[in-house]
Amino acid sequence: MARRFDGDRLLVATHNRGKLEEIAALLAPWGVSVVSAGEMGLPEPEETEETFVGNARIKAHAAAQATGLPALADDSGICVDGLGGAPGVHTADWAEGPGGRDFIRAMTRTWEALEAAAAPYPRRAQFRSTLVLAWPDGHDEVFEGIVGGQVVWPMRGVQGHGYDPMFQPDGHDVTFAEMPAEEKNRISHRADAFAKFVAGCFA
Ligand SMILES: O=c1nc[nH]c2c1ncn2[C@H]1C[C@H](O)[C@@H](COP(=O)(O)OP(=O)(O)OP(=O)(O)O)O1
Ligand SMILES: [Mg+2]
Repeated sequence: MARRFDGDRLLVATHNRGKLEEIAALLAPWGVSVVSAGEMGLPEPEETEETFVGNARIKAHAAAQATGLPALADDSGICVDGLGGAPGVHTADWAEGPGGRDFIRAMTRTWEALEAAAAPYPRRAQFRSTLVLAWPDGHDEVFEGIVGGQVVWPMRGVQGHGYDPMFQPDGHDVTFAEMPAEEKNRISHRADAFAKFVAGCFA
């Protein structure tokens, strides 16, 4: 069943520009353009849940209620096996400090935690993305994506965003930050989640 969004423009409940660019690229082939909560001047709700789906629900429902439009949120993060799954839902928090978010700081913290936790630093990790599509009537749909890989140190590459320079996906010898955006968008956690979203919404 084809399902269309208002004017083929989907409200994406994010304030993260790197994420938004990826989402725009992942939806463009389906004729859907995006407008972000940031662009619409919507506030950034506090992410108080301890799960990806819980925080994605907070963001998606806040935007849907504020606008009366369906809204899609992505809550995501990197889960490092050697850290018991941390930073996980706190992935963005690990970038916070004086002067705001700094992902060099976040990646350094992650590596130092791994060094402190265990030798020889088991490097298995997963990037996860949970999408929630919230409707103004209060119901929602959930789609989850994952990509396995390992954390690498020192960080490598300058493309992408967030923790991309320290994550090397399985089957590749380059990090997300060393890949063209098109390649990351074929294999990433977000690509996996959006494949399910598209199948659920447009198939
Ligand atoms: O593909 C990715 N490549 C690198 N890093 C990534 C990726 N995907 C998520 N991440 C990291 C950075 C982000 O800051 C955090 C998610 O936190 P999360 O709360 O979902 O997003 P956010 O606060 O940056 O934007 P917003 O909540 O407005 O959508 O995980
Ligand atoms: Mg956030």
